[in-house]
Amino acid sequence: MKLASSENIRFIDKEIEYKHNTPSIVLMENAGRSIAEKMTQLFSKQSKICVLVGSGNNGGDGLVVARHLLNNGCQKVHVVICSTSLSKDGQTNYDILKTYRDVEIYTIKTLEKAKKILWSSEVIIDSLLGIGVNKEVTGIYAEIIDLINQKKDAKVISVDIPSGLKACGSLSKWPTVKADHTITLEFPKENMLIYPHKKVVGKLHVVDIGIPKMVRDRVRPSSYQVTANFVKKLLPKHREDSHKGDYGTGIVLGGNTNMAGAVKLSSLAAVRMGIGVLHTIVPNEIKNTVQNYMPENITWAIDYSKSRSSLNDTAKVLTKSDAMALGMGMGTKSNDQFFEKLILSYKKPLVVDGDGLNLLSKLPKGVIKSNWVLTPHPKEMSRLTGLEVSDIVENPVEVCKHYSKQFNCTLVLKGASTVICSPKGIAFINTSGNKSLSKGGSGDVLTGVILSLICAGATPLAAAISGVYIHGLSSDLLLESQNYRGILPSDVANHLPKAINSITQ
Ligand SMILES: NC(=O)C1=CN([C@@H]2O[C@H](COP(=O)(O)OP(=O)(O)OC[C@H]3O[C@@H](n4cnc5c(N)ncnc54)[C@H](OP(=O)(O)O)[C@@H]3O)[C@@H](O)[C@H]2O)[C@@H](O)CC1
Ligand SMILES: Nc1ncnc2c1ncn2[C@@H]1O[C@H](COP(=O)(O)OP(=O)(O)O)[C@@H](O)[C@H]1O
Ligand SMILES: [K+]
Repeated sequence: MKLASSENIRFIDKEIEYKHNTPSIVLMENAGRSIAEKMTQLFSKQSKICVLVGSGNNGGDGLVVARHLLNNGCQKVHVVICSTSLSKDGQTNYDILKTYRDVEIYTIKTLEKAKKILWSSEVIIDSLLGIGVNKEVTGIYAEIIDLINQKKDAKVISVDIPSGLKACGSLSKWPTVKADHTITLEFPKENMLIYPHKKVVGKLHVVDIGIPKMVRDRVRPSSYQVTANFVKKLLPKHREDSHKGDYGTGIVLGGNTNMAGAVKLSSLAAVRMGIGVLHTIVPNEIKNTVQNYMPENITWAIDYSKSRSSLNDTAKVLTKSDAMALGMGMGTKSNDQFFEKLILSYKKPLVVDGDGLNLLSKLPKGVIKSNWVLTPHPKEMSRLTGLEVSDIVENPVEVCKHYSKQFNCTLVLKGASTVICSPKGIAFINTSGNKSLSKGGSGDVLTGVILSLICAGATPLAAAISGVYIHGLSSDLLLESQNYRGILPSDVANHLPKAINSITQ
């Protein structure tokens, strides 16, 4: 699903006005009416309602909402104009609304008056600032936003976007409305789906405001939401008359003396996801435990400190493979030469995770190839890029877009909401998954899932997008019957077939 930026919305507005000869006030009317209609499902008509109106078209939408709430039978509507000026269409809607008898309109002069109205309201409709927020929120808007956020016993509904939140880009340090519901127009905006911004959005509703399909189709966003339908199309097709060769041969390479679990989890996930043949390559010390973990994989022993002989011993397997997942639980001691030689010689798609990323961070980034998938969490991303972790978590989409282009590979920036970016910097935002995944080993499962999908024929980007979604979905399905605390990464791996079924059937 397309996610819009402010520029995308401005593009739509221009197309509608100039190519389709539609005055802008028509869209404002559609918007206000659709929002008011949605609101009737969210509170009773008897509620005491306060509509806060700002200077731009978001404020104009609020004035239309107030009128349609009155038309729908709401009786206690108070409108507080929080600015000395209104937009052109906002002014027209003000002139219409003031002819209505059953509404009380105040133009805010002191905060005291606004406070009194706000304090006695059961529903607060926030139409102070929309996607046009372009500077620090200070002064009267900041004070009103603080008041809204202090009032805990009212339902706060934001029109289009919580006031103060930007549609895209880094976390703002200024006051932002914390909404219970956000009713957005036509497309979700990028930041609405991604933590930390997502926290202020509440429940997200998207309403239709009558944008013609031909205009919607012309919108070229730089980010998309990953949906089940999209993933269904990306999944490699399986045939009834298939054989194991059709689903590829993959390698999981990693592990260390005290870290056999990571490769076990990646291997389990790869097999549960349907890989044709799996080879696991690990240090000799953990070969037996990995071999005994499941009968489906073929295990090979290496010694990281002897890179030449280790690579010679596994040369045949490496050559025969279709893709490799590398780095889980590998450690970073005495294996940098092995790692470097391996990645320089391996030409097939590579999924680099965990310590593989830490080893990679010490190398020039020119070694990265366009058929690679990197799967860092913010700390690993910080090592790869030199950015502070806080800069990454406050602006994950832009950071991921920038570095996927710079590294020229598929980048999966993991977190409570994971961003996947193509080598061209197009972002795909995943919203499946839950806090049951906040456990050591969850990322190893994801790596195995992505490996398996590449081996079955998906492109590295398609495998990353669908892998992240299915991994999260598997944990969501488990959450339906269990508490998140006890859901294990291995449970998530074992549940993958159910997750695939829920998408494909
Ligand atoms: N196709 C659609 O989706 C449609 C969308 N529509 C609606 O339009 C909304 C976008 O409208 P918009 O462009 O007028 O922007 P919006 O946010 O209301 O206000 C900008 C104003 O606020 C000001 N301002 C900015 N930052 C500020 C700050 N920190 N503190 C104080 N002031 C600040 C800025 O002032 P200036 O830059 O002049 O200083 C300007 O005057 C959109 O969210 C949706 O609700 C529909 O009506 C129709 C179809
Ligand atoms: N609260 C959460 N909601 C959704 N997904 C989460 C959450 N916490 C963690 N995850 C997911 O779990 C995985 C954790 O990966 P990672 O930190 O690399 O774990 P490990 O290295 O221990 O295997 C990532 O895919 C991440 O997106
Ligand atoms: K708003």
